[in-house]
Amino acid sequence: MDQEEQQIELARLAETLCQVRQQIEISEHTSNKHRHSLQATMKEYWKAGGGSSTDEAQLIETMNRQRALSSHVHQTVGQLRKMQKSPYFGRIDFAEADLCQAEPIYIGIGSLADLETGDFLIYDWRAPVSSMFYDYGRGHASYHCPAGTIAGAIILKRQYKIVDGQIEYMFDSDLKIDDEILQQILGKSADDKMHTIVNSIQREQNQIIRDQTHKVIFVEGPAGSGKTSVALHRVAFLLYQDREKLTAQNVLILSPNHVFGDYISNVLPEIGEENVLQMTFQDYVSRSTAQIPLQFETRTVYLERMLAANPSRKRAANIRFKSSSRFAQVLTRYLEWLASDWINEHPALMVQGETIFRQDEWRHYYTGSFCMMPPVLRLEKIRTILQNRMRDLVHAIRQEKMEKLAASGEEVNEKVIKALARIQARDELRPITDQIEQLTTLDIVSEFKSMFKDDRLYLKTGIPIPDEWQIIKTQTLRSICQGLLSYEDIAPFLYFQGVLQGFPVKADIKHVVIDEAQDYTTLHYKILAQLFPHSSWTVVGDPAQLVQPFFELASFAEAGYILGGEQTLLFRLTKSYRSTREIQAFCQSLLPDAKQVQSVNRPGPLPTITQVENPQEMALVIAETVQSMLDQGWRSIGLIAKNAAQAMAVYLMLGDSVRSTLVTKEEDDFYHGIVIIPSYLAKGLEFDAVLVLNADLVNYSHEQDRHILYTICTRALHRLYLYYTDTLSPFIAQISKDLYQIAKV
Ligand SMILES: Nc1ncnc2c1ncn2[C@@H]1O[C@H](COP(=O)(O)OP(=O)(O)OP(=O)(O)O)[C@@H](O)[C@H]1O
Repeated sequence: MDQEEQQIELARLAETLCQVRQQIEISEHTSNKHRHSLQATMKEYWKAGGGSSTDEAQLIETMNRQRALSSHVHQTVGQLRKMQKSPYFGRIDFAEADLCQAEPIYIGIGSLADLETGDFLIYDWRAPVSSMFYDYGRGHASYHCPAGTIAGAIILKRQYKIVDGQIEYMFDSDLKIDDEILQQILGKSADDKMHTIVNSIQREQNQIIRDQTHKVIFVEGPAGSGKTSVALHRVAFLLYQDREKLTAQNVLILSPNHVFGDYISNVLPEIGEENVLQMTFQDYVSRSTAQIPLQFETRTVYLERMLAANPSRKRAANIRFKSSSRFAQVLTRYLEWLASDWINEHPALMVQGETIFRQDEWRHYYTGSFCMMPPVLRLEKIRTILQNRMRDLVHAIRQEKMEKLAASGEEVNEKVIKALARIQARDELRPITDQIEQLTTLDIVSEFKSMFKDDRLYLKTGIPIPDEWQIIKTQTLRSICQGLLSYEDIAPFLYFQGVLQGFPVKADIKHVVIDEAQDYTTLHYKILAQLFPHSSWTVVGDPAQLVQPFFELASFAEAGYILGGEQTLLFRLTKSYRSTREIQAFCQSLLPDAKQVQSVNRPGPLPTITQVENPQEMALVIAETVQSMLDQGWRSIGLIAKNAAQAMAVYLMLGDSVRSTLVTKEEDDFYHGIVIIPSYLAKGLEFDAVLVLNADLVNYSHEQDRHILYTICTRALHRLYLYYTDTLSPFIAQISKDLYQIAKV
């Protein structure tokens, strides 16, 4: 770029910043005005206390409007302040096919129009025209907008790094945002929170972010391929596209735990959007089971049990079965039976030799008139009908009792006679009232339990009994009889409860993001589809990162179908961005059937494996490595153990030699610096350096451990160290020795 061109760019930046400053002033002035009006209305509201309810309602309505306006302007000011530091990061000069003049299009985190002319000085990265920045180099290009497809040519493509209003660098590039830039972005030390990738979104990622034609987008990609980043940027895109209909309150992120939720909480605010709602599946479990007289095993307790050495094989069989789509199928069939033919077992109801409810009436109401309601509500309706039919009968019996009591002459007080007649009639009718109560009550816990008694689940569905059924039913019944519902039974129970009682539908949620999709089973997806029936979905995951032992994950194609039927797009990302070339090659080799993954080709040292004599020596070596990492300028260091018990042991062993934070609870925040953390809480996160604790035969030898080891190692951006005593994990021992180096103690 020549001197003259550089001067033009500097002048353009100065002009843009001047506009930004002016607009900040105007917006602040407006913001003050809104604040004062709001304060005035509030004063009026308090003064008018006791006035008519119409006035009060009017004032509340005014305050709400003023509050909304004020918060909108506040958000605008926040966005402009960000733009004051870095107004744009890209430019394309685009000439439409039938126009000879190319128009420069500057691209930033938000749009900015000239106050006088109304011309766009900056285009929001989500604007249709901006998509060309991510999709094309110089040459032919096109973009879609409401008017159709606009084609033409990109004459110039320029990228900038502007920090605190100063250009740090700018250069022209022929290609898409290429590896050199990525290497620079990714070579830096990780921050305490995840960041936006808005200035280097890749073409394959851009396609996912901007898709508007599918109800469900399912993204599968290797570790570090940007799945979480893409999902969050897609949310920002959808919020921009559909501002009228979609707000942050209509979008929900289902994250694996609060540690992860905290880690990603910066991305949307960084690009000027409000944070959307966040929930974990555990939150839903807690809310739905408050009234259920059972204790629900938490995910952490399950993980700690099954990640320990020698987990119970019987329990493993139970987990495999309950998480399978085979079980989802038989459970669904059983629920269909409960909602239909189950009622055929209900008898006719007789009182004093007279039929008050014929047997066919059960079916008539249950599967006919009330069939649109969940079974529990249908039975409540039938109970009301029965109570109405009983009313005349109860009245007649009371009358008869009163007459008898009066005739006997034992009692003369009319009030007492009435009360006695009521009691006698109630006692006489108790068998039938009890029967009605029992026949019109569906107790969720005992119905759930009874599926596992006497092979009922299979007898009623006609599906062949599986091999391990004896173990499975004994495991289930024993646990429920002890008042505990095992973790693997929670999703089946919630689905069972939801179908029978009705799901607490969240109609205002219009888009749901599911991260770590490999954690969910078929039944989880069936529950989610019921909870959010008006939602579109972005679901991202990596089957290779399955860290829940013995769980059978739902196939993404099946899950997509449950959520969106035919309107589902399954997308595969193929490039990984997080780790250095060497770490990525090492991690890929841990998976025998790994798909080919491209990398950014960022070089770094080979992963280092160290054998130590005992845990004490491991603590000493770790302390030295951590210090050396800090000396080299790496700021985030993850010491990752298989489970929380091991993380705690290392934490205690390290004592004061390393100033670290132990993170072992799902509700914890994400801490920056040196973190000791179990595998299942580390997934989704990333660290400059990862130290894998106890990478030995005891911890990592079963097939399921392979995925845990892979997940842990893929958390590393720049440095990877593995420690073991006795025998190295066979998953590492089997890979090429060229992929790592061995350190001597
Ligand atoms: N286009 C991009 N430009 C720059 N950095 C990127 C890009 N895409 C992804 N990254 C970076 O790569 C890292 C991994 O991204 P992210 O966590 O979104 O991947 P993921 O696929 O969800 O990973 P995992 O499945 O391993 O948790 C992050 O540091 C992210 O900022």
